[in-house]
Amino acid sequence: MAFGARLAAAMDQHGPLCVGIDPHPGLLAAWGMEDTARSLVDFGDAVLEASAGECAAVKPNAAFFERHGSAGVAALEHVLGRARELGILTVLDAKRGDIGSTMQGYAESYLRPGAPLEADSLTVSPYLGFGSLKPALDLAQEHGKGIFVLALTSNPEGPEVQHAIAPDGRAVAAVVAEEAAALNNGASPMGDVGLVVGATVGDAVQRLGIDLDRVNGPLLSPGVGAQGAGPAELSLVFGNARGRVLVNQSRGVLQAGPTVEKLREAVIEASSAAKSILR
Ligand SMILES: O=C(O)c1cc(=O)[nH]c(=O)n1[C@@H]1O[C@H](COP(=O)(O)O)[C@@H](O)[C@H]1O
Repeated sequence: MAFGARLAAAMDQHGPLCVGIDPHPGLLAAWGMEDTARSLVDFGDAVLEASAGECAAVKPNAAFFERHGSAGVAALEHVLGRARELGILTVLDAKRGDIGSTMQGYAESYLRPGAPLEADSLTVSPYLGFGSLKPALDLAQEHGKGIFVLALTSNPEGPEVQHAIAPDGRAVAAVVAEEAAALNNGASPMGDVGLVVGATVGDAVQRLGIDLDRVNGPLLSPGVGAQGAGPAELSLVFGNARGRVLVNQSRGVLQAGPTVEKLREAVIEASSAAKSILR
């Protein structure tokens, strides 16, 4: 089944929350864990157990695993595999982007069924040109996987690139959104090409003339919780596209650990808050 359909079904069943699996060194310390690759496995297992059945997806961030070299990458492999066993969709947050032929390598690494680091979807960066993403977009479509393209990121530095005006007068983020819309055109219930739009971007969507509803794909929104955004910000950013928003929370939930019980309470709270805003 196509990724857009699988994600829509998961969102219908479990709500719009995506739980980030971001084992920051500070969180490991707060959880009473050593900063080792072994801890990443335990951390990931705890988050998955706490999240099962209460979120549409989980988003492991590769950065916090790669810190530990090959053992950390093995821990990431474990987390992705365990999520698959539990039937939880994965967004691998690796923000990859390169020239097309190298992009093919990244696509094979994360989207090819049977690859050690296989995920259901991948975050990618379009700043080598949207067309450079084609190998990943093609492989994703072939195998029912999804792609989340950075459009308006949650960090304060994003606008210097994303709000810049392209030669044809459109903002860079608007170009990215329109490319995604073209690929998702006609898909039902939604397409496989998502955008990343931070909940912290204020009125940028309107100001840049972006029609998120027309994108017809999932909208991954980080920025809620630790980065300061809440219900009012989500409503402002997404308006009538809110039904396709997958709202990510990492630290906001993870700080409730280390017990699975407390984590689960935090997941349920974040999930019901997200449901009440986005439904
Ligand atoms: O692609 C992402 O997930 C992402 C894009 C973005 O614009 N901003 C952003 O914070 N993220 C990621 O979302 C997560 C946010 O974490 P918290 O701020 O702890 O909820 C981190 O894994 C970030 O790398």
